[in-house]
Amino acid sequence: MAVTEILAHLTQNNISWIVGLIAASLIYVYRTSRNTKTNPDNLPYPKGPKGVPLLGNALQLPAANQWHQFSEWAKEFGPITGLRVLGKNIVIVNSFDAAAELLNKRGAIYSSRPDLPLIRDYGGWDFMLPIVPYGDAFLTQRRMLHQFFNPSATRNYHGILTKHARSLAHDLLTQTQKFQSLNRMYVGATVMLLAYGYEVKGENHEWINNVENAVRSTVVLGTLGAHPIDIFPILGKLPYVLFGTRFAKNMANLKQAAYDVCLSPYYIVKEKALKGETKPSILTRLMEENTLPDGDIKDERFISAVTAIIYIGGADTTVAAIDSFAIAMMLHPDIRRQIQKELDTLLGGERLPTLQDRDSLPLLSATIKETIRWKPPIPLGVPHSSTEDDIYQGSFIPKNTMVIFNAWGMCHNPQEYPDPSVFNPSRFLKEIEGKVSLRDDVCDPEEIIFGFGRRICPGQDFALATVWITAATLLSVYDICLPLDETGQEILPDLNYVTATVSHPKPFHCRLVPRSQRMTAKLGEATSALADEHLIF
Ligand code: HEM
Repeated sequence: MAVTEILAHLTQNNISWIVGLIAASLIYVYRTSRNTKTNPDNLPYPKGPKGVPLLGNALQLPAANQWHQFSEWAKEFGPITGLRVLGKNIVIVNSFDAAAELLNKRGAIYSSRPDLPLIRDYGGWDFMLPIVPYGDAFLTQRRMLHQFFNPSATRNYHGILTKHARSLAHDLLTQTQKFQSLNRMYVGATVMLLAYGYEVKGENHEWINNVENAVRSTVVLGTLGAHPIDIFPILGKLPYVLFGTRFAKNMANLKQAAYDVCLSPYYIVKEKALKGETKPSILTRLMEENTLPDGDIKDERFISAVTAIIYIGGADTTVAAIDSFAIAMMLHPDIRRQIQKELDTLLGGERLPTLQDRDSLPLLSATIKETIRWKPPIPLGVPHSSTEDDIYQGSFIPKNTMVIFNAWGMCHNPQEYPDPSVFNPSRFLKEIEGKVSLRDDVCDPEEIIFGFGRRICPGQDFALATVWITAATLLSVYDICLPLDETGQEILPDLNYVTATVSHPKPFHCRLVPRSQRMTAKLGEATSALADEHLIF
């Protein structure tokens, strides 16, 4: 999106800046001519910062952490901000009410995705639901995901989630330095087991590595939508080396990664399933349901896509939320102790928590809400695209506008969340006659950070259950403390997260201090007792 990236693409290989600027002008004219002219009342475009000719607001967009700038503009321009970048219309939605009105209520026209021909058509990633435009492929994949991740289906996975949370806590007894990598491994292991019936036993699993490589192969291409091929799709027919040898290599990697992550595991599991050598999984269930009388499988491409996206969409985000929870606990020992008191009162030091305890532990639930509000894993969500012209509060939003919701901005709105940068779970709690419970008059960040409307995250119940049981289990067993340096001083984590689409803490360590021998002994018993029969598809 940043024009500097577009120009960088254009100017690599010694093409001069002048040529770059001519190309930018052409892009502008092309895009402007594509914008619809169906604004009979000549209503204004949503207010926004004044840009410059041709480039529009491109030079005003920071390269990183754009949500801060968007939130500043929101103070001046209100709930929605209109931008133009090389003639492309972009509307930033800053308030929850505007998002609820446009993306939820008017979901029929705000549920597509911006065109990304580079990755989708030329890179072989047409299967990836978060970039699939509204239409049959979208609806079929959403239906498939809903079948396995609706709230009632998600309860079938509580057993395995609990088991993996306990295994994580158990492994940390001896590998306390590996909090982040073990967290990533167990989140990955859960989704691989559900999606493919595949057991991930170590931190270096080939399939998980393939997904990590795949995600990296999209990231090295720069901001999605910024490449000249995204702007003039016809350019994708040219030899890629014209854009530089590195780019040609990146495109080859991108295609290979798409295969490794989507079709390769599908074919492996299919072959094993035909020989009766697999565990039941979402993939085997979808294959059974779609087997035709002649033995062929209908919608194979969609089935392979859906199973691939469970890891791609679900792992990184959930890992980031759990990491942020651990950081919050290290920084706020007072809050950690209060949650442990709540846990101990319920569990009596006699048993480990389960997901059935959720309603009985309001402070823990409030702390998880506060964690995802404080550090939303996808600060700018995933952009939507409008498929019809629309009017909002007197402003005209043309068809094909990219609509970005500023989840971070909504979660840091001081009207809704006073002192938004302060980590304060009690903002979600009330106490009546000594009984503490969750407030229902404060906007629930769960309604923001998973997106909106027909594109809302299909895995949200599953993600929240994963974060909750991991947090509850870890705090039952450990004090999560700041690590100490050689002189005994506490080492603070860096709170400037690294953000591609997902926002992650930088590498950090925590000091896990077991709370009682009794509870750690329970971990050992529990990990062997809870078996995989809990998985029902
Ligand atoms: C804390 C964890 C998670 C967060 C914060 C998160 C957040 C999001 C957000 C913001 C979107 C875009 C919504 C929109 O466009 O309005 C999204 C989409 C998506 N998420 Fe999640 N997600 C999480 C976990 C998961 C899990 C566990 C799965 C696995 C099933 C998943 C699968 C997806 C898919 C497939 C999409 C694309 C939906 C579409 O384009 O129609 N996510 N997620």
